[in-house]
Amino acid sequence: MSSETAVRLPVIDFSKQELKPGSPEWDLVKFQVREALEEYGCFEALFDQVLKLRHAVFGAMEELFDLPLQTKKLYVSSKLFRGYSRDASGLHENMAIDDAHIPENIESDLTNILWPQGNKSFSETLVSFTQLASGLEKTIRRMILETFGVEKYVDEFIDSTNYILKVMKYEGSQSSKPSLRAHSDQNLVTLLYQNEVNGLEIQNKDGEWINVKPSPNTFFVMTGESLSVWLNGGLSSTYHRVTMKESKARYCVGLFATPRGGYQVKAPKELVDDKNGLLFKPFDYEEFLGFYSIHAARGALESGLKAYCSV
Ligand SMILES: O=C(O)CCC(=O)C(=O)O
Ligand SMILES: [Fe+2]
Repeated sequence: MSSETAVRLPVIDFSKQELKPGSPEWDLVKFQVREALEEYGCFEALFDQVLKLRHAVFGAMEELFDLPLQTKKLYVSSKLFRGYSRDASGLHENMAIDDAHIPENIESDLTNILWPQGNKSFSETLVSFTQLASGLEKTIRRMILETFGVEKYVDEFIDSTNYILKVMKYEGSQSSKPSLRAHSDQNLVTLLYQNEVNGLEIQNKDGEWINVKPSPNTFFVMTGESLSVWLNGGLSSTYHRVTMKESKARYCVGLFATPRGGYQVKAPKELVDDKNGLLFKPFDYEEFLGFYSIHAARGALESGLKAYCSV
């Protein structure tokens, strides 16, 4: 179905100071998270702390994408799906930074390449944003694991995370063709933070496309295929796409929590029993990306993680 539905996704409040593991507030929020993920595979996380960075984040992104194309192309990476890329139309471009939670990486891998004379405020903005967003991601992941009764794995799981920061620009356009084709994310958890221009759409269980309209103080949060595999089939990921409807450019910054290369993603034994056998073979995310890049380039996006590692 292609109809558009005006539904407000669940909005869950993470702004409260007293949100500490074990508190009554925490337990309330974690069940809201679980419920939203069961129903939609995503939700909006209210996080007022991000407001103080909003102006600087989108200022930095405009500064970056306004650089000449030949400068942006200097940002290359030996790793798949990192570095600078631009679609065939030139209307969508993005830059993905590996291990962005390590502050020196932003400075040395990105800023110093694009601005050899340095750009301190650019680095500081991206570092602060990544710290804030990765802290929120850890809270959300801890809550999810608690609702599955496997919280004892939280530290090991989080220590094996690579945080990829991706900054994206979509030129304004009123074409009905999606600017980013429908897909589900293959990583663990994705947090998106955008400017005032909407365009993200998610597909609900009935196949209807729902417009996502985040507020300036909310992150859009969704779970990906790797988390579903780790949970032995728990929490399906959400199919989503971007369709531009306005003439203004859309800027969006995403933090993609991804399993670190070398870490074997495997469901904990507590989630596997005689009734619920192991559904997926253990896999290494970076090895999977090699497979995915070939299939995704051919347009076979359904050949995702579950096709790769199903038992
Ligand atoms: O721009 C957006 O809101 C979505 C981006 C996205 O889905 C992705 O990069 O995987
Ligand atoms: Fe996505």
